[in-house]
Amino acid sequence: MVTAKVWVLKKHFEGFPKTSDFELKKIELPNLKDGELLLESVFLSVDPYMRPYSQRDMKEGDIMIGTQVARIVESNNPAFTVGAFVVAKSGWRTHFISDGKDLQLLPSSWPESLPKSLALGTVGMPGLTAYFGLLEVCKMKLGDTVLVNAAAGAVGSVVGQLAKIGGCKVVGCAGSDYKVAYLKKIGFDEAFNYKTVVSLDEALRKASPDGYDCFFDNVGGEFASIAINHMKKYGRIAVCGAISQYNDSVPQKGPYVQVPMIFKELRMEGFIVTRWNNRWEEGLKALLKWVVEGKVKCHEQVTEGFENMPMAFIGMLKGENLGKAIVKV
Ligand SMILES: NC(=O)C1=CN([C@@H]2O[C@H](COP(=O)(O)OP(=O)(O)OC[C@H]3O[C@@H](n4cnc5c(N)ncnc54)[C@H](OP(=O)(O)O)[C@@H]3O)[C@@H](O)[C@H]2O)C=CC1
Ligand SMILES: CCCCCCC/C=C/C=O
Repeated sequence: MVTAKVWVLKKHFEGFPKTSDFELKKIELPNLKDGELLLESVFLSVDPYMRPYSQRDMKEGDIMIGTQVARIVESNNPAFTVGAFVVAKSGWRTHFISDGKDLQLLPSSWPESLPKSLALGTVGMPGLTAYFGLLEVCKMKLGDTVLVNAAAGAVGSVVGQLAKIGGCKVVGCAGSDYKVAYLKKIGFDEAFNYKTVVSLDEALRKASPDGYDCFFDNVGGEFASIAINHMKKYGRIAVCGAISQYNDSVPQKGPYVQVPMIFKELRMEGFIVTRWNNRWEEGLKALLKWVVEGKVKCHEQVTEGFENMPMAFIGMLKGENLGKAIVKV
C-alpha cells in the first residue's frame, strides 16, 4: 500500500493566495488493477493559470490542479515500462495511479544530460505558449520589433529568444535589475525594470522610438494600456496572460483599448495554448532542437520539497522566480 501526499485547496483565494488557503493531506492508494500504473512525481510545476483556474473550475477540498514529470514505479500496462518518465496532469500529488491515457512520454530524442524538468517549462506547455503565440497569434516576421512583458519568466524568456531566432528586434521588461541583466545575457536587444523606471511610457519609447509590430502580453492591466499606444500601425497583440489582474478582488478600470485599436488598425487576440493540441509534437520537437543546439537558453527556479509547493506558487506570483518555477519532490 502506498501513501500519497496531496495539496488541497482548503479555502478559495481571496486576493493574493496565502499558505493557509492550502492543506497537506495523505491518501492511501489502492492496489493496481490491470492496465494501471503507479507513478511518483519527480518535478511539479507551479504556474500562474492555477490562480484564475482554481476560481473558475475548483471547489474547496479539491486537490490543486497542475502538471508534473513523474517516474513509473509499477506497471500493469504493457505500453509503459517501469523507470520511464512521463508528463502527467495529476495535480499536486507525490504519487498517483493512472490508466496511461492521459500520460505523455518524454520525446524519445530527449538527451540523457538534459534536465527532465524542462518538460514543464521551455520544452513543455510554457515553451509551446511562446511558440504558438508568436507564430500563430503575433504572426511574427523577419525584421519585426517584438515587445514582451514578464520577460524573464517561463513564457517570456522563450518568447524573446524565439523572436531573436526569427530575426526580430526584442524588447523585454521584468521586475528586477537581476532579471533585466539576465534578459540582456540571453540576447534581448533592450530590457528595462518596469518597477523602477520613472515613466513606462518613456521607457517604451526609448527602447523602440519607432514603436512595436508585435506585443506579447503576459501581464495586462496598466502596462498593456500604456504599451498599446506604442504599437505601430497594423500591429499585432497576443493576449497571453493578465497576471497583474489575477489577484484583484475588485476589477481594474480602463483606460480602454478601442481608440488606439481603431486609429492604429491593430489586431488583438486572446489565446490558450491548448488550441494547438494537435501540433504539440511539432512545437516540442522545434523547442527541444533549439535547446540542444544552445540557441534557446533555459533557467529554472527550483524549490526543494513537496511540502513547499504553496510557498513556491506564491513566490512565483510575487515574481521571485527567474525562468520556470519548479518544485523538486
Ligand atoms: N494563454 C495561455 O495559454 C498561457 C498563458 N500563460 C500566461 O503567461 C503569463 C506568464 O506565465 P509564466 O511564464 O508561466 O509565468 P512567469 O514564469 O513569468 O512567472 C510569473 C511572473 O509574472 C510577473 N508578475 C507577477 N505579478 C505581476 C504584475 N502585477 N505585473 C507585472 N508582472 C507581474 C513576475 O515577474 P516580474 O518580476 O517580471 O514582475 C513573475 O515572475 C501569465 O500571465 C500566464 O497566465 C501561461 C501559459 C499559457
Ligand atoms: C497541460 C495543462 C494546460 C494548461 C493550459 C494553461 C493555459 C493558461 C492560461 C493562462 O495562464
